[in-house]
Amino acid sequence: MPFNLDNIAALSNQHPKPTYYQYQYGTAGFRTLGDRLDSVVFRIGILAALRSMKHNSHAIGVMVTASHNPEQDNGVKLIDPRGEMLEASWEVHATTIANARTTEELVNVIQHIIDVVNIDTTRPAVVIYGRDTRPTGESLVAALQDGIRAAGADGRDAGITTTPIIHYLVRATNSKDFGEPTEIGYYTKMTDAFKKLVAGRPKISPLLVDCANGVGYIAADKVKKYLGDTLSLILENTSTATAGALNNSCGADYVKTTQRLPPSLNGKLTPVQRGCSLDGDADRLIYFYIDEKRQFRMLDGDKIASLVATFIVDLVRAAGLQGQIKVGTVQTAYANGSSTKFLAQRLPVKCVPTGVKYLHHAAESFDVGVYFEANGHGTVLFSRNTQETLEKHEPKTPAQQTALNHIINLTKLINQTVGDALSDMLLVEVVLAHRSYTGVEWDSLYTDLPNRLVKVVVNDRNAFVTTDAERRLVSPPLLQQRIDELVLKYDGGRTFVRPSGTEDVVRVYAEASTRVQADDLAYRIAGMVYDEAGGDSTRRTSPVQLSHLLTRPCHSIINQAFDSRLRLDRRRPMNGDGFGVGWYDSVYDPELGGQPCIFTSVTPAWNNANLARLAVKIKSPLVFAHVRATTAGSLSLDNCHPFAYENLMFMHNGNIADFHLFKRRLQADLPDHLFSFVQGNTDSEWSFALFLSKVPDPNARSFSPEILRNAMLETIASLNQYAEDAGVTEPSLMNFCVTDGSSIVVSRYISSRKDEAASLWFSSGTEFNEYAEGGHYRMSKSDKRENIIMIASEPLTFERADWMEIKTNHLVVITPKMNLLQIPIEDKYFVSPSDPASLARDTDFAEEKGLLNPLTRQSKLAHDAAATAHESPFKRQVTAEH
Ligand SMILES: CC(=O)N[C@H]1[C@@H](OP(=O)(O)O)O[C@H](CO)[C@@H](O)[C@@H]1O
Repeated sequence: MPFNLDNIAALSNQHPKPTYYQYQYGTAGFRTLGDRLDSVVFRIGILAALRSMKHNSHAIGVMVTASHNPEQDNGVKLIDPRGEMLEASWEVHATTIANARTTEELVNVIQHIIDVVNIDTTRPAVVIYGRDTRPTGESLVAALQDGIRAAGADGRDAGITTTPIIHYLVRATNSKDFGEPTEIGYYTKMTDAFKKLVAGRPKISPLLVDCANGVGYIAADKVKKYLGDTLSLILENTSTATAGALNNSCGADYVKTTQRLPPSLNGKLTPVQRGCSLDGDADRLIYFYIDEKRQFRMLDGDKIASLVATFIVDLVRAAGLQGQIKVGTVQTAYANGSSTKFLAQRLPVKCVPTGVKYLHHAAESFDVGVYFEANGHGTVLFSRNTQETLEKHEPKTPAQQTALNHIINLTKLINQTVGDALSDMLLVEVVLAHRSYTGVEWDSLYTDLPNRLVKVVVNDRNAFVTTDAERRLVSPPLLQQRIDELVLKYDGGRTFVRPSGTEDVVRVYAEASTRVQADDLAYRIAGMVYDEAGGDSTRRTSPVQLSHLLTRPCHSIINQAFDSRLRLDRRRPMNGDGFGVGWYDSVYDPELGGQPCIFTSVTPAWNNANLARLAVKIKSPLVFAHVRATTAGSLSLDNCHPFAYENLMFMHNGNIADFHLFKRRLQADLPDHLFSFVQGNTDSEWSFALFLSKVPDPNARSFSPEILRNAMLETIASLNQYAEDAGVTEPSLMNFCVTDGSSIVVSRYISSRKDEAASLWFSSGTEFNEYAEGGHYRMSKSDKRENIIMIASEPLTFERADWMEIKTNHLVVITPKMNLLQIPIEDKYFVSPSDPASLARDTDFAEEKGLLNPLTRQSKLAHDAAATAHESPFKRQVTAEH
């Protein structure tokens, strides 16, 4: 049917825009929860048709995918006639059309675009579209088809397929000499070139491919058949139909962000065997292997760029084309500093803002442009001139002829429209075969600088404005200056702050010559960013059933207290000194108030039937739990942690040395109402009273993280002063934990420069769930979000690699928006983590008190990520869930 605004209006009424959402065409098109996108996708169908009319009826592509994001998300992006990302000026039209509130407004917006861009709507239009395996994809494609039909365009359904294939189909449809415009044409072109490139080389060993349980599996399975026995692919994570499996603890983004092997590949990847992960729409690729010491080693986009670019430089030289073909690389600020150094010594390197369109564009300025984001998205572009040079070149020797053939075959193997994980994978395999490299040799091209990526949720990420390819901030004012001053203190330090283009967060990246320094730098900068623009949100976290934390996991703080496999503190036969659990309501009820509910008992936790009954019926967004081994104070309900005062809740792990020597003085310093608030006789509860005296108004309904943080620092300082004045020489162990139900402040602290504090760990992820019967729980990270944060005196799951140690004499602040900030406590007992003396802290003292697990420490020092089955029975646990 011809283009007609009445048709559009009629069909638009079936795809109304939800009132509350504002959509934005960002770095990767539109991306949000899949069930919010119906109207957007319908309208994108229309916009694609208009774009095709504008471009002489050349085909336009539409891909429905949310790539590496969780399964419930979805997205849609447009592909331009040459297979490239949508031109920037049309991104604005896409955003405008998506946000038209009514059908009438939509019709006006469309008419406006037609007028402004000058589109001849009598021209035919062609739209090629596809989707990934997400469950919401089917209905979204139906909406897209309505949009295409409404605009009178010819829609061509490529079915369930990968993003790079849609890019290829668009380009091949529009440029007949590019290749046959079918999936078969694509696979044949790519695999034929691969076979020619590896002909005569020794047989390639099998490659394990993690397909992220997505459409990459469908594509990889086809490629596998075309490859025959030239390369054997072992496909893993192939469950495309299993609900919730897509990108869940697997895939390229999981590997890159967690720097870990997907747990599903444990035992499947043999030492030194090559493995790689695709993402949910197969446009990203990350390689990895396990070395002989069983260490996981990642080979990311930077390593791929380094391998490929230097190979092409050598081929160009071998073909006698140096001087005629200039090879260059393009990176973003996220590229590891070592990779930039490695590449810059060999060829030109450009740095551009994050987002493939910037990399692609910059790569076009080279004769051969190699571009990869560190996250594994990239490709190689051969310019038109280069293609002509290759065709015309007359080699002088057989060796030159061979090299020339190789380059020509590379131009066919590589998907030059956009990064394709599968074509990139074959490219890597070609180079490894030619270089006779295993993963080990490839890895040794350079050593990655340790780095850390942290995200900070702020009130308004648009307050952060960058320059110099996002490497420097121009706003907020003066923040960059403070960053510059700080980074100077770190050996090999580099850091930058930028607003994300795909999530409502600000990202902080830091690298330095040691892991400790990189972490320290990242968290300090994240703290600065938060202080600058954090704000206070009243957003509540989403609740978790208490049983998932307390009673069901076999290694929960309660169960391990009696499980001898898990126990380390053998000073007493068993820990039966009572326990306590404190939690906040999921929904604020003015009648109930905002105070936590506390349940304590002096009987052992594991046979408390009431606890088991309560735990299955209560959900809470924030839980404190404590198992007590008496260090001070008698066995009584009054002495069980956590303690609460109005909305504040508090626990302590450790002990205040020679407390009796200054208890009276501390009491004297308290106002009457806080003196009489204390019910028990523990150093911990008196410390809480002291803390309350440092808070401006302990009866307030909520507290900013800064208020809690300052009160905690003052409490520690006062306790130190009392001890010093009383002539106490033994260090005090002050791991305190406080919350108002929204923010949490935890200290890992010892009043000593030479001893190690009681241990403290944290783990964060998107879900904490049972992966095997019998209470085997683990934290999973299906994406970069942090829905759950756990803080505990020892790792609470057997996946030791999921846990990061909080450094001695640091505070951890979890803000209401789930930012996790680590802040040094810089008093006279502070030794900077970058000072080698910090590693020399003596563990004997805390170990003697049963508050540090020597096995944990040893395994950490040996960098052994394997789980140990030893955990101390003396625990604190903080859980907050979004
Ligand atoms: C640090 C990082 O990985 N950033 C990603 C991410 O962008 P942000 O703007 O950082 O949200 O998504 C982009 C689109 O997929 C990708 O191009 C980019 O590399």
